[in-house]
Amino acid sequence: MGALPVPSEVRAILLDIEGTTTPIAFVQETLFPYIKDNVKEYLRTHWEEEECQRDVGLLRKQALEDSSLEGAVLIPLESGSGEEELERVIQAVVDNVHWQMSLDRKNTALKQLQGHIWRTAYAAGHVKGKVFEDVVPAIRKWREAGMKVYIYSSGSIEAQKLLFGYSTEGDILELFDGHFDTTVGPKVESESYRRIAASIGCATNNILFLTDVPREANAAEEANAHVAVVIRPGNAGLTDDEKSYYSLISSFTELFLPSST
Ligand SMILES: CSCCC(=O)C(=O)COP(=O)(O)O
Ligand SMILES: [Mg+2]
Repeated sequence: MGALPVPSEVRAILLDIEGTTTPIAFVQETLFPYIKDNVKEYLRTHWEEEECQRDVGLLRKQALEDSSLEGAVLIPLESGSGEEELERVIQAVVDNVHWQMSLDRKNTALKQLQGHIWRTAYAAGHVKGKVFEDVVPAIRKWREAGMKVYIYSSGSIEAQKLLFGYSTEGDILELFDGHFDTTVGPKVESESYRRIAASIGCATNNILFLTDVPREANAAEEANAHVAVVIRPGNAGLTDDEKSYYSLISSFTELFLPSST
């Protein structure tokens, strides 16, 4: 590792969150346990709301698609009224969410609900989004040099905005030109990166994608985007082949823009 020159055709830097801007430990030890501990209460409180019913509808559909997987939990429709029936359906949603989270699944249905549950935690100041200390100064420099900066995470756009809007560095949402989540497609599919480029209004080779996950880097590269794999404390180890194949950085300060060299 060391200085990594950014190719001169790059106009936009696309950032993953978990393992790239933010420690995996914050997601696994703070954000995810909050969901596990609060999902039942959240569903009881918000059940009648349209947004909550939309989230449950998406989870129910996802559960049907997952029904052949080991341990999958179906979510029944409410048949009739009454406290007991409501509790039965809510318990199925809770079990489904716990099962999906035990596998760290990244589908839109799970991620939308998670984003809505975190709202209260951030707004009440119980949780602050953690970012590595090099992130904010580096992004400010990139922006001064004319670079556009976007986020692409499996976390929903609302969850992304909460994390950066209520971060340990304050509200840093102004640092980003836009946000993408799994509604544009999974991060391990190259088509997602073509859609992102189209949405930004540039070619895929105008994008540099930073991520901790080689499968995501591979998908972006297949779409002709530039990639670098980020090594942060607590990230999964890379194989020797991955280490020699990908450009690696351990801090955003290692990126050198053409104007800063
Ligand atoms: C931004 S919300 C918390 C992160 C999350 O739910 C997640 O799945 C992170 O995935 P990423 O694509 O940022 O590695
Ligand atoms: Mg990641």
